[in-house]
Amino acid sequence: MAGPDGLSLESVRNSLIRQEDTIIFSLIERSRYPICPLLYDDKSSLIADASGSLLESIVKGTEATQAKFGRYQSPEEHPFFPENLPESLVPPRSSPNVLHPAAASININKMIWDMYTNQLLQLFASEGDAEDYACIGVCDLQCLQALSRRIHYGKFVAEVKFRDAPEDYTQAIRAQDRDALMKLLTFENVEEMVKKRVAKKAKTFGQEVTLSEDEYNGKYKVDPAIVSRLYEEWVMPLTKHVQVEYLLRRLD
Ligand SMILES: O=C(O)C(=O)C[C@]1(C(=O)O)C=C[C@@H](O)C=C1
Repeated sequence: MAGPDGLSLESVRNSLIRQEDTIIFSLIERSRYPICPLLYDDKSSLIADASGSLLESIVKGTEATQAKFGRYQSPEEHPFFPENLPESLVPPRSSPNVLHPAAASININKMIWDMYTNQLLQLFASEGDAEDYACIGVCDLQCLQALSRRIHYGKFVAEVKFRDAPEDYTQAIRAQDRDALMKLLTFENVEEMVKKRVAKKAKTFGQEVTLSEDEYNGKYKVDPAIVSRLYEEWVMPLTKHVQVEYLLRRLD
């Protein structure tokens, strides 16, 4: 049932479903380019005097601009480089925060960055180099932000689950029992549906649209099996990790 703030299991699941579209489209965009290893190389000399990789510079610069315009005032958004971000120039949000204040201390973007740059990219981008560094870096930024938003949305999912069954969760939280929390919040049937749905969306969004009536039998822009695997091995486990971290602090 929805609380007075409109939060319900149905509403948070609908948001996760909508976010699948953003993730899949951003993967499709990134898959147009080769991996381009120089972008991720900490020691590349692509920009003089910069510390870290070119992607790091692109993300830091973009986050600084977005922070000024209030992006990180939203509890759904998490910066990859929270250190030294400028203050927001826009007034604070008036909407009440539905999450427990401890939510603000949870940011697993380092894990997401490592997973994306060291494992995911290699699965859906081809080997090779290109000089469109800015375009490719912006595609990476979009993938990273979409994945981060989805994974950290676990905080909202966990809040709803806690409100729906406070006694069950309170016991496990008081015992700080991660395994019990993981068991309580896991729905294997939902996970199966998610995997099937994202593969179907990758097929639908990733085909070449023509005016022919024939059934599509060409290549998809990103492999649907890889999108499904991305969800099974990384997106859902990390969303559950965020849920556990949030619940462990829910009674602080
Ligand atoms: O839908 C839920 O109940 C969630 O917690 C989200 C989610 C997911 O990441 O998609 C994670 C854990 C559940 O086992 C099922 C799905």
